[in-house]
Amino acid sequence: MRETCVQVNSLVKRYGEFVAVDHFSLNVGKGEILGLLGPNGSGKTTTINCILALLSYDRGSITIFGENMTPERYDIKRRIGVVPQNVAVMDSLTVEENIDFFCGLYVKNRSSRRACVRDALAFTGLTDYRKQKPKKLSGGLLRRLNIACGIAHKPELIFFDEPTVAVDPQSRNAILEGIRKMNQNGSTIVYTSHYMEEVEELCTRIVIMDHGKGVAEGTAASLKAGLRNRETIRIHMPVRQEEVLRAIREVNHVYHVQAEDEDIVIRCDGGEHNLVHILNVLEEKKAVFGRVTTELPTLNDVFLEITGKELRE
Ligand SMILES: Nc1ncnc2c1ncn2[C@@H]1O[C@H](COP(=O)(O)OP(=O)(O)OP(=O)(O)O)[C@@H](O)[C@H]1O
Repeated sequence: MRETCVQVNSLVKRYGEFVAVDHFSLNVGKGEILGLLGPNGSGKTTTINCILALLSYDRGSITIFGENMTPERYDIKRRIGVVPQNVAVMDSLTVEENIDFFCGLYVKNRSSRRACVRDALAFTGLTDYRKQKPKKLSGGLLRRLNIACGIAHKPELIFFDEPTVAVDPQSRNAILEGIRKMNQNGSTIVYTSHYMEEVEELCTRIVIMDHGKGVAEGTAASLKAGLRNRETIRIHMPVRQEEVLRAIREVNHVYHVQAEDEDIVIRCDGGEHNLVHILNVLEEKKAVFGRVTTELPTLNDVFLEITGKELRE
């Protein structure tokens, strides 16, 4: 069995009457990229902040590297990197000075720190920008600076809280690739996001949260294997014909047909030639339709089957 890095047992965090985290448990093994996936407001950031002892909590217990985490445990903190959701850098310092400042909280030796800063600049592709002030950076570069500040001290365990929100695709890919490399270099990663594609692409294991609770856990493949949904077919059909929908509902393996804007969405629970059978129905009924797409189950389907609502925004 893997060595445990983070253990959260039945965590409860209330804001007044409101329960933001509701008996949530989590186990992060050494070497994992653990994805914490959930819609906005599901309690991901609150959970991370409780783990990091940035927030007090009402019930439950949390250990990191087998030890109780408290605000004063600098010995644990120096082994952890945090890349917060909101960019937290100092405008008056250059890129390089910012990284040096945050790294200096944990690495006191000057020459070791210089090497750490140099590595973090190279790692995040910011070497050419090292003399610039944050205000001059694009959104994507600023996010990369946020990451460089969080990881320069070469932590064993790194928390990324939605690091790709509002970044351009190029920076997003660079960020995901960087996280993969950090993991290959030995860091354990906890990655929170509401982007299911990202989590699926990056994470070795996924925990899904909703309303402060853990609702599912597993690899992307194991989560999807338990689904009734095997295929989703989407057909652009601005003029809806009830007779056509009725006929589609009769097709073998079709278990759910629903209108979404100008599309109809058809869910199938098996079968190999669902699209062919459905297109035959459309032809038979002389239906007017446009673009047709078919997709295999996604984490959105997992979320939908468990909670009855879409994870997708
Ligand atoms: N300081 C606070 N006071 C009151 N309610 C709060 C506070 N911070 C968070 N909440 C509420 O707790 C719930 C969980 O918030 P949290 O930020 O942990 O969710 P999240 O899953 O990280 O969402 P997001 O993806 O938007 O960051 C939300 O309903 C939020 O409004």
